[in-house]
Amino acid sequence: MCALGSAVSSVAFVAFHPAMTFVMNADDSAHCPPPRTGGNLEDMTEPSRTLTRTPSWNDDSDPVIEVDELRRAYSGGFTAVDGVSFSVGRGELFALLGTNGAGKTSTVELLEGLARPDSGEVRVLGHDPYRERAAVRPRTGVMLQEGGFPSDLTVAETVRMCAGCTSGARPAGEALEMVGLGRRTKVRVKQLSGGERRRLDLALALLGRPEVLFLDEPTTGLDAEGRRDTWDLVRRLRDGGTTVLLTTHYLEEAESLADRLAIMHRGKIVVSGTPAEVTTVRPSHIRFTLPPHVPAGRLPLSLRAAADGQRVEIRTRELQRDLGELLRWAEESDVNLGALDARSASLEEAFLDIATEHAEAAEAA
Ligand SMILES: Nc1ncnc2c1ncn2[C@@H]1O[C@H](COP(=O)(O)OP(=O)(O)OP(=O)(O)O)[C@@H](O)[C@H]1O
Repeated sequence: MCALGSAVSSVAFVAFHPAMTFVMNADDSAHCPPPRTGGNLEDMTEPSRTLTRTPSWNDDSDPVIEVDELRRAYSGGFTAVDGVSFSVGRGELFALLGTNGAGKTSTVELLEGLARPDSGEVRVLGHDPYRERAAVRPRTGVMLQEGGFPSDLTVAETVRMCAGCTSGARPAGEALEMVGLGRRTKVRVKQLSGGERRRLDLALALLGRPEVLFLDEPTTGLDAEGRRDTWDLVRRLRDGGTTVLLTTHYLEEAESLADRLAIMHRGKIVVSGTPAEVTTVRPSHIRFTLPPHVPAGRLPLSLRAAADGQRVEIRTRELQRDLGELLRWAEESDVNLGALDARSASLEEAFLDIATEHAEAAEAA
């Protein structure tokens, strides 16, 4: 049994931090070193043990995550995941998006092996993550939406405890440096800010040098700088070959990081593709302000309806054509367009459109 010091047993820690159910399990006990207590960060930065992994289960072109017609219903009969299918390739970053309650966490928990689907199939690294946990768990890192740590331990003690229960763990100091907590090792967990706790959660997920990383809203509570730092780290991990499944409510985050994404609504995937594929089918925007002496009635006929007083906002699927027409008119009419802005739909706009469309369709049904 793995434990830190005299007070904290692994059972207690599992209760505090559900992610640790992945590494602290009866069949992991053989890998757990004796408990270590006290000490400082230097104590923890011993050379990493060589990671011995079983050879890859397949070649690099096979999906690392495969989900087929997944269904999950909660007691009472509510179906939270309703026929979800997707796959994620090696070294790919896949983002699962959706409104509150869409079913993202319910889906990710099935991939993490925390629950068994009612029907459908999940494969992670070629294995069923629920029934073959021992094969999958050591190769995955999990950052749950809400972690939870024994609050009286320091950051260093918390990481050391997890490292002691993780095969081939990276040095704790390295994991903490990666997430920007290198200077916070002696601080008690209860004294960390919300954003720092998220970073600690991420450090724990990275300890086992995972091939597959599940990140459930990893930057919630982080300030802008912390979010950018986390994005850079996730990009580096992905570029190094780690497969990442991310859920987030920050659409800029998904747009910036995701190779592909899926948007869920009421348990189903309603749109999927690369960020560009999802946004290019949505209308683009042209916005500008007319000078006070130029009435909207002077605009080209096809653009007039978009005017609201001097402020004009055009939604168009023909950005180049309409922008060209507008600029030609402005040139010929000697009109200076104020605050001119022309751009394709952002992922946020696409997401809001899709959410509204599906909510309206559900109400009409
Ligand atoms: N244990 C449970 N028992 C019953 N219903 C549940 C349970 N857990 C989640 N649900 C319901 O399942 C639906 C999907 O929840 P889930 O947490 O998967 O959504 P989500 O997309 O992750 O939402 P959020 O973005 O708010 O985290 C919600 O309606 C939720 O209330």
